[in-house]
Amino acid sequence: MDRIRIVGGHRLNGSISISGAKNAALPLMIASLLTPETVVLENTPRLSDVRLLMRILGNHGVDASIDGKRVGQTQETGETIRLSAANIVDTTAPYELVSRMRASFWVIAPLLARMGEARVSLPGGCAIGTRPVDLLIMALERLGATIDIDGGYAVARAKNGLRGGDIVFPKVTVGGTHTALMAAVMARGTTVIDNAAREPEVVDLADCLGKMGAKIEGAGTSRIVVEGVTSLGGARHAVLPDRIETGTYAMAAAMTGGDVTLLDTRADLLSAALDVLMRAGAEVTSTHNSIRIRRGDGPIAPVDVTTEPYPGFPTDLQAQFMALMTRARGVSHIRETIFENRFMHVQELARLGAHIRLDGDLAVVEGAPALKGAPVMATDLRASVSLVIAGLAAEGETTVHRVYHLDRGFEALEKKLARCGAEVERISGEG
Ligand SMILES: CC(=O)N[C@H]1[C@@H](OP(=O)(O)OP(=O)(O)OC[C@H]2O[C@@H](n3ccc(=O)[nH]c3=O)[C@H](O)[C@@H]2O)O[C@H](CO)[C@@H](O)[C@@H]1O
Ligand SMILES: C=C(OP(=O)(O)O)C(=O)O
Repeated sequence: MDRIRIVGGHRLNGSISISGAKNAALPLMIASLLTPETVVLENTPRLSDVRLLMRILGNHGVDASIDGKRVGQTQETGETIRLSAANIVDTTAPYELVSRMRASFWVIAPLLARMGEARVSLPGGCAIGTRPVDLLIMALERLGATIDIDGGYAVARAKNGLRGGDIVFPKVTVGGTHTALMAAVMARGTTVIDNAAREPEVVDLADCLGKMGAKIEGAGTSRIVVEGVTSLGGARHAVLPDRIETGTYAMAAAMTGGDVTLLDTRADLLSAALDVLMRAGAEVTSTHNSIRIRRGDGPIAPVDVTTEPYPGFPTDLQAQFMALMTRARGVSHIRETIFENRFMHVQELARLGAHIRLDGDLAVVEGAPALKGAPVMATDLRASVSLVIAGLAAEGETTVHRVYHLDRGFEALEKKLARCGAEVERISGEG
């Protein structure tokens, strides 16, 4: 198992290219099941989740290949993938695959829409919480599917096809909105999705579905209206920039008192997080496709945040922000409202000398003037990168074990950081 070794204390200076968003690429790839024609996705991040999803889709009969062509004006990251679901050979998504990546549960919607049936393993919980799918199932039932739970699988049928319906989500769910959209685009009649997730990744999916011939209005608002069409065609689409990767490097820059320009990204994708960073003492300026983050020798100010659905402060940046707050001059309060167990990084940050007290969904962080390097264990994707951020500012050496969590969601992390002056390397093999 690889690990990452960091020698802290170097300011980050330079520029970093932001990759395409994992959380947009995955639903976009799954949407390729809706058409027998080819869907071409540019700017897809090179991540283990993307590779795994290619295998999962391959299991259904999707011909998935990588062009090898590099995209973007400035970056050497990202790749173009081609997905062709001309023949769907299997409508079962087995436990072994779905349990390794929960987004793969979403295949249930396009399989139902196109084949009238799907048998998909329930994803179960994960390190950050229970991750239920009851609302996804409710949405499919509203569109006429019958769903039985049998042997740990959701067995879904819509023999006469899906029909439009009204879906009202009692809470904002990104996965639920992706699922509802993919089911509704080929349902007979009109579907109205109320209290829809407004995340940019939902908009990206709707944009790509639109290019495939779907009729969708209101993506990016709380009410999405879909007019079903009989079939969809192929499309070419560039995956939107990763707002979580953007925010992560922005926090790393602020943490080290550095000056970093983030390229191929957009400030409007993460206004809430950038606002919080400014309140913490960072200077943030942006152009239409770049963001510059600077913090000199001034102190990091404590800022209270609560995670919320978009456009609020994202749960996927909570751990990284907590790392930053461990060096703040004062006490900050971080409330996690999306996942009940997304504080796995707290114990590991404590190993670096952080003072954090947990009280239910609230973390009280008492900033310390210095952190000290130590070996730490990655527990999930965003928790892992919070340890990297802390390690960049800690005195001495920090080794982050179980780096495979990071590889799920951060393309070329150590290279991007090293180019900005960080002393960071990946060590392959056991340790
Ligand atoms: C709203 C939100 O911030 N969603 C995040 C969530 O998306 P993801 O799609 O994984 O999760 P959801 O948005 O569906 O979950 C939002 C909330 O709804 C609950 N829920 C969800 C589905 C369901 O059937 N029943 C149910 O009760 C969840 O437990 C959670 O409390 O995790 C992703 C990975 O970290 C993030 O990128 C998303 O930003
Ligand atoms: C937790 C994440 O991913 P997943 O929903 O695939 O677990 C994430 O993107 O932060």
